[in-house]
Amino acid sequence: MTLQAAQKPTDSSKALYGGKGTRRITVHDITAAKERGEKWPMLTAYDAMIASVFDEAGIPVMLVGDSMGNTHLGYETTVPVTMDEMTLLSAAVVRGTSRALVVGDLPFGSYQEGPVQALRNATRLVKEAGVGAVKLEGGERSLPQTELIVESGIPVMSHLGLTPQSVNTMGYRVQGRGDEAAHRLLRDAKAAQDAGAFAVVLELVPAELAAEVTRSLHIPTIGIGAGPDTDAQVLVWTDMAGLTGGKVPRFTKQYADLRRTLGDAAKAFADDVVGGAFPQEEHTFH
Ligand SMILES: Nc1nc(=O)c2c([nH]1)NC[C@@H]1CN(c3ccc(C(=O)N[C@@H](CCC(=O)O)C(=O)O)cc3)CN21
Ligand SMILES: CC(C)C(=O)C(=O)O
Ligand SMILES: [Mg+2]
Repeated sequence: MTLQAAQKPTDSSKALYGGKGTRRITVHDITAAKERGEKWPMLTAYDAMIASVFDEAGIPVMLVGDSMGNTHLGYETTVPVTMDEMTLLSAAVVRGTSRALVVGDLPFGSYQEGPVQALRNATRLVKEAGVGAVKLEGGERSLPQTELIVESGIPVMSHLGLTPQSVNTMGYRVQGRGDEAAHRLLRDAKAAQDAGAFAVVLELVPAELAAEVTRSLHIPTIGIGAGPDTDAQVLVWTDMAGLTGGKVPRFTKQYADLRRTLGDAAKAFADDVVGGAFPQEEHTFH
């Protein structure tokens, strides 16, 4: 941060979270937040109803993650997710929001062939779903893709560290441990920034390394299992709300117990039906 920026009084009305703005947030607003030293939250969303809840709560950036593959579509991993699935759910999230910047994940197989394929699929998410930006996994290996998409006018969010689309080669392990791996990650982050990415997700990396990457970049870092010193934090919404079935990653904090709440509601309804307590007169037409 420049001395001048540091001395400027903070204008809290501009804040990404808790600010007064009602127009849709842009990638320029995201960049400005880093200059103000402001931390911000991001959540995944996969449909219009939930997206509208988070939009009303003031969540400034929503990611239509390919994590929909395991959270909503019943796949074991994100690997099978298709462009058709991403486009359908991204369009729903855009329709459910009026303020949040909506970022669409490019799914596995939609950009690995090269920059032309990547641009075609990024363009599809912009034109058919209306997303404001796309995200793709990989640093140096995805540079030609990032450059062409950004040059064509679509903002790109990069995703480094644990990249779940590579689960079949890397597994779900902490990334960037040890000097060589740490240097490689720092190099990837700088390469993504140089290629024009507006932000970088750091997934499952040591906090010390995430802090160093955050200090080294002028674009914001968004951590998930990357410690407290990234510019932003992201969680899969069903994890943080206690709705995901089975095991959730240790980096998740659970802010609600929706799985229990919804299960209890379903049982209460079922008991009323079986016992004849529902419907009553007020639910009935004559
Ligand atoms: N529901 C959900 N939440 C997520 O955070 C998430 C998804 N799905 N799908 C896509 C990826 C996959 N992610 C994962 C998956 C597994 C671990 C995991 O098992 N982590 C171990 C730590 C491993 C280690 O210590 O090296 C853990 O115990 O949390 C982490 C992130 C994150 N993403
Ligand atoms: C975990 C986040 C960063 C993601 O890529 C997803 O939800 O798909
Ligand atoms: Mg993803």
